[in-house]
Amino acid sequence: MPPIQCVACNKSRALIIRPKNHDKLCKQCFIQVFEDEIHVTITRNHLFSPGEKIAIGASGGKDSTVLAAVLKTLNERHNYGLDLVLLSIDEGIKGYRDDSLETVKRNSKQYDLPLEIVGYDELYGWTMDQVVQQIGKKGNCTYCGVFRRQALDRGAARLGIQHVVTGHNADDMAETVMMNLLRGDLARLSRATSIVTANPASAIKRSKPLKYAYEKEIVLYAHHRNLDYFTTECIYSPEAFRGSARTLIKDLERIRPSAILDVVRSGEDMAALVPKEVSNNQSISAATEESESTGGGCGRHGNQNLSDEFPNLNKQIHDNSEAGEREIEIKMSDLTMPKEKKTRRLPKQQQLGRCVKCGYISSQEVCKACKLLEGLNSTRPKIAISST
Ligand SMILES: Nc1ncnc2c1ncn2[C@@H]1O[C@H](COP(=O)(O)OP(=O)(O)OP(=O)(O)O)[C@@H](O)[C@H]1O
Repeated sequence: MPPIQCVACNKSRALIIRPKNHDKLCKQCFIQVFEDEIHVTITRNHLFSPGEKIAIGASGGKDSTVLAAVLKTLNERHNYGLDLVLLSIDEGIKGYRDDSLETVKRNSKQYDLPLEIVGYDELYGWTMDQVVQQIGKKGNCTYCGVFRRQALDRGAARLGIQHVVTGHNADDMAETVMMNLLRGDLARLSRATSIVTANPASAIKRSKPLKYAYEKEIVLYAHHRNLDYFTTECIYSPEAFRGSARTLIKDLERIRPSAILDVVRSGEDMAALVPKEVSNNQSISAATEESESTGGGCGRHGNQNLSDEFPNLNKQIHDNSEAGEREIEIKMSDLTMPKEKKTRRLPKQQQLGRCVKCGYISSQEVCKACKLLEGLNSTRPKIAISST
């Protein structure tokens, strides 16, 4: 059988079947098409302006490594005029983050981009290893997510940067749409689908240039460009419900490759129908909760109703984790519940302010991170240097 030709250039031999649409492409054309599509996402959504300083949330994983490589390439090719910096958060997870940070350090040299590392240890006085030692593995993602959102903001502020980009991809987006749909959570659905999250009260804007890029294509791109990235999963990340949503999306993708983008687009369309009272509330949450309940194992398991009190909070996190594991159960009583009982009340309109403890944007007097820290610190033995 003669070799199949690339459908884009009609010259070279096709080596890649694009996961997104099954087009047969040569290596060069695949790389070009992948980069062009991200360029289109950036320009259509007016993500950047000339001279802007951008912090790339760099975890060392495939998504953020590809994001950094593509942004560097497009910035030079299309003269975006961006000042790019890698920003890494060191959560303090031995055997995971310390290794992935080594990858980011190499990336910094390979792409000739400056790197800033901000640690939970210096910001909060706790590493995630210590948090897990204290509270156990269940619910630890909630702490990590809340801390990371603030850490990215604080890292960016330290660098005088007002725009952070993250490597959330189309699969992450589709999973999140599906999860919020299954939970009936319109507020989060709307927040999760937007490519940019910004709030007038917050100086830091977030965006996701890889929002329409398939995970499989990100891996192919990284492979064909020989990018140096880290593949190990976080040693503390369980999340049963997201795992189920992921499996569902992957199964759909197998039958119909466009399913991922279809779910993302449907999420966008549904988000546009969300009533104003709800979406006004979301814009506030977006500033405080960020990561848009989106993508990738962390920062997206945020508990919506963190209680003021640590014991309650801790219990709630544990209960929710356990509930998450039971989420496949379908009870007949749920199905036969009278209509009025099922009606959701709209969330109360929140007022944005600043945390009285740390000054971070918060709709509460004390922000989520400080509440979590209060609880953690109250369990820590007081150490004092003896005067004798
Ligand atoms: N420790 C970190 N430091 C800086 N940015 C991070 C960190 N962890 C996550 N991010 C940002 O959030 C995005 C989504 O993170 P997530 O944990 O979902 O990882 P992921 O989907 O495996 O992405 P990646 O492949 O980049 O690790 C990442 O692509 C990255 O931009």
